[in-house]
Amino acid sequence: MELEIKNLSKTYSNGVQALKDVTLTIPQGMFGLLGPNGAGKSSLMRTLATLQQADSGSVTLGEIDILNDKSEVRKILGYLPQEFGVYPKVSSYNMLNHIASLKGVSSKGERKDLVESLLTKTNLWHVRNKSLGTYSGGMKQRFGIAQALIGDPRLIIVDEPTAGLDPAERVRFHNLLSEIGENTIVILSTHIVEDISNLCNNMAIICLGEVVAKGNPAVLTEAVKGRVWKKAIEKVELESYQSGMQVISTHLKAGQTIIHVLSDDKPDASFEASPANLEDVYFAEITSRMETVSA
Ligand SMILES: Nc1ncnc2c1ncn2[C@@H]1O[C@H](COP(=O)(O)OP(=O)(O)OP(=O)(O)O)[C@@H](O)[C@H]1O
Repeated sequence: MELEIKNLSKTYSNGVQALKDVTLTIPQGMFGLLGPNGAGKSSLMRTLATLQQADSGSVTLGEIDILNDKSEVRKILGYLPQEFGVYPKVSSYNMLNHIASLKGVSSKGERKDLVESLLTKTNLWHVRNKSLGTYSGGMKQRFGIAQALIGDPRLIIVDEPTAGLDPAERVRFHNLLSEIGENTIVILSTHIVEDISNLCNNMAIICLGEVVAKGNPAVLTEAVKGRVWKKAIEKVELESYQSGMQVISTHLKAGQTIIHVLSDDKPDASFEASPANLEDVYFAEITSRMETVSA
């Protein structure tokens, strides 16, 4: 079953057009939604999660009309928002038990089995009786996933889940998401390119409310292969390079400024070929668009 988003648009009352004619087909598995701050990722996520209205367009998941059958959507949806508040004094066991009860798991025995399996799956069993307020960032995110999984959802939305997690927690969280993505649609919204290349078979890049690229990360990367060139420059030279060629990104490496340039041919002998990666695709798509806005 696929999630079909067609011509979705949204303008807030302050005039900001957060979504412009967004059309995407999202199959089962992990789908990455990548974009800079303010791109419209959360606006899209909140719309899919029935938390806000779109102005126009349609979204369907099989028979379900996501924009209009709100109660149906909530039965099949698991949502981990960007800001996930927890009740600090309640234990994860009691909280999951409570949420399961609210979501309609009325049998006590069934609830016990469900809560125990979720705590095991998210690796929180050993801290099940500790209050949520004492959890680390990673534990809180895993608890967020545990609550999102209640009700056996077919669509799971996670909004920037790894911000603030240390590397070990991030890996653990990724493994958990991949496992879930084996038989569900999981939409992962992030501005961390590496998260997408590590996890997702399908993705879209969104910028200023528009989908600017979509497809398989490896295929998208293939399209810039052989066209990325790099060079170490002095920081003061950056502006002149930017005015003369398409500088897609600037990195500081061991005190040096390294630029990546997109060009069909080697810009000059001082540049060397750089192996293309998803970050190059991302910057190639967003840099010129963002410059137009900030100019
Ligand atoms: N409730 C709102 N009212 C007015 N403008 C809003 C509202 N929510 C978001 N925006 C604006 O809409 C645009 C898209 O915001 P959104 O939060 O969807 O982006 P995002 O890609 O999730 O960004 P971030 O990564 O920073 O969370 C931004 O310009 C933002 O300022």
